[in-house]
Amino acid sequence: MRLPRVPWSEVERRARSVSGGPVTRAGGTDDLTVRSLVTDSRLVVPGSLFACVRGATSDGHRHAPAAAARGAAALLVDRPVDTDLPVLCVPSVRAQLGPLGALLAGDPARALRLVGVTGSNGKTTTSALVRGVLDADGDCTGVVGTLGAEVGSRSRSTALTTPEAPELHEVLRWMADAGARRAVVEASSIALDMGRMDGLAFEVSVFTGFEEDHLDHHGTVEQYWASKARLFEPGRTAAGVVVTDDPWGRRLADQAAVPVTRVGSDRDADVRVLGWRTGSGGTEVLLGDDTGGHRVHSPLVGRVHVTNLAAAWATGRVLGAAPDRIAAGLAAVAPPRGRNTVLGGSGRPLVVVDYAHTPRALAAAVDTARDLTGRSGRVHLVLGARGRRDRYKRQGLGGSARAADCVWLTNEGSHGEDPAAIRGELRVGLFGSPARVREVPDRRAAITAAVAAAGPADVVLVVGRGHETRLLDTTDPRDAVLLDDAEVAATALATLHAREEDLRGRAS
Ligand SMILES: CC(=O)N[C@H]1[C@@H](OP(=O)(O)OP(=O)(O)OC[C@H]2O[C@@H](n3ccc(=O)[nH]c3=O)[C@H](O)[C@@H]2O)O[C@H](CO)[C@@H](O)[C@@H]1O[C@H](C)C(=O)N[C@@H](C)C(=O)N[C@H](CCC(=O)O)C(=O)O
Ligand SMILES: Nc1ncnc2c1ncn2[C@@H]1O[C@H](COP(=O)(O)OP(=O)(O)OP(=O)(O)O)[C@@H](O)[C@H]1O
Repeated sequence: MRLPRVPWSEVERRARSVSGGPVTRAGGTDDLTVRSLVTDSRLVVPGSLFACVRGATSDGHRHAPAAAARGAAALLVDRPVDTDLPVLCVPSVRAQLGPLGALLAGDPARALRLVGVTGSNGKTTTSALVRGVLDADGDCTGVVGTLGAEVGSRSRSTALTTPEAPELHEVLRWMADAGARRAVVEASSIALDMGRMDGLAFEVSVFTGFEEDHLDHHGTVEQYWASKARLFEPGRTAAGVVVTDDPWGRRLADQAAVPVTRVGSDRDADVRVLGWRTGSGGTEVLLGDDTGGHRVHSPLVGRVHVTNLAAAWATGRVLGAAPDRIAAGLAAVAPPRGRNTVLGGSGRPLVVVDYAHTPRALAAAVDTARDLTGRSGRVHLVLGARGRRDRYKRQGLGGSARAADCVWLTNEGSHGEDPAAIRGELRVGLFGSPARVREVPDRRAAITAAVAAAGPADVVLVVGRGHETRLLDTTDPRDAVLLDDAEVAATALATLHAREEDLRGRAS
């Protein structure tokens, strides 16, 4: 993807147009051009404009020499630096990342109709569903979120669920160049809080539901909720689709200053869930809206997807898609990687690999696993918790685990914390529970042991980071081991099958 070369004078003009204070330019002739906005000196390429961002652990200004050594053409700063490079000094570098990121990516958002998706759980799934609906309605649609970015059959990795603004605009440029006319953007609360999406205008924004999360960053539940509510401010979005099955959603729908389509089981919902059922073959939802009743099928497994499907339906309707196109789109969306991935069966235990990492999501996942046993088998839960994050959730996760029959406590990447202490905090929530608790620190061994211990009617539920369990048991990122839980589970099932075949062979 070739990014445009932008004249230095144009960069200065855009910076002045959005700056709330003085902008000073030093150096740089009128024929100077720059061709990408980069916030990490280690990613600078010749011709880049390096943005010196002050962060919580480092200050980009200190990395200006490294950026210059890698061929940066100019610097964007908000305090003086000693350099021979052309410099643009603004009141806040972070505030310029969106406007200048857009400029240096050729303002791709001007060519795309945007949908934003936020919520404590369900962002990735609902984003995939909305994309499926819009693709089925004939509009090539890109999606960017925790799983990276996709458009058509192409994909690319991204650094964060919602990338920093320069990367986000480059991803939107990549989508537009690939023929996309729409894009679905997962909007994390942290990204909204840090302004990564400032300057983007969304046709519709979706709120999937709320449960306290990321309090390490936001401090309080109110602050966390307020960051998500920012996505629904006029000027940032034209319309909202809000799941109102929880009080935080109802509060958002009540206070939003843009038109809101309410979704859920409430009698006053605009898109109302009239009934549903879910099982290993997928989920069926009966919805009622102003066009009547609609039966929607999806391969997604689990009751949590009922409102995700209803929200995606509502989003399609707000954007003018016909009911039959929406239903076809929803039926075609496979579970995103690591979310309710179902393996096994046919005489072997079912294994469900899921990304549940909050107490409410885990409770729902265990409930779904119980349903999948046909209420006759046992639920084995493989559970860990990531180190250095959201310690307050661990007791709650242990509490949700009480509904399982056997809990296999394991590591999910301690990031320098004591793994045994993490498992101990999970165990607190399990105190007094009838569930049998086993500790198997090695994650691969824990998944394998749970599959080996499971009977043919049992379900093994493996939760955590789904497709990307990063086992970082030191503070050095180079020591991280990336584990795909589904791959480990598939190997364990194959071993089980081979052993059964061997036993059958000996018995005959
Ligand atoms: C809390 C948070 O979001 N932190 C982000 C923030 O880090 P920071 O402010 O500490 O930055 P820093 O490390 O001090 O570095 C300051 C600047 O110096 C630059 N730098 C640093 C080192 C160097 O050698 N050269 C260099 O230029 C950095 O690129 C940065 O621009 O800026 C960094 C650079 O852009 C991000 O990588 C970092 O995300 C960290 C890795 C992170 O884990 N973020 C998570 C919490 C996050 O954003 N998660 C959300 C939600 C996910 C969910 O819903 O589950 C997401 O959207 O992914
Ligand atoms: N609407 C929902 N309500 C509660 N739990 C949900 C919902 N949708 C999905 N889940 C559960 O939460 C897990 C994570 O869902 P998903 O990855 O779609 O959203 P997310 O956590 O918001 O995305 P991410 O954090 O990756 O950006 C799923 O694997 C499922 O167990």
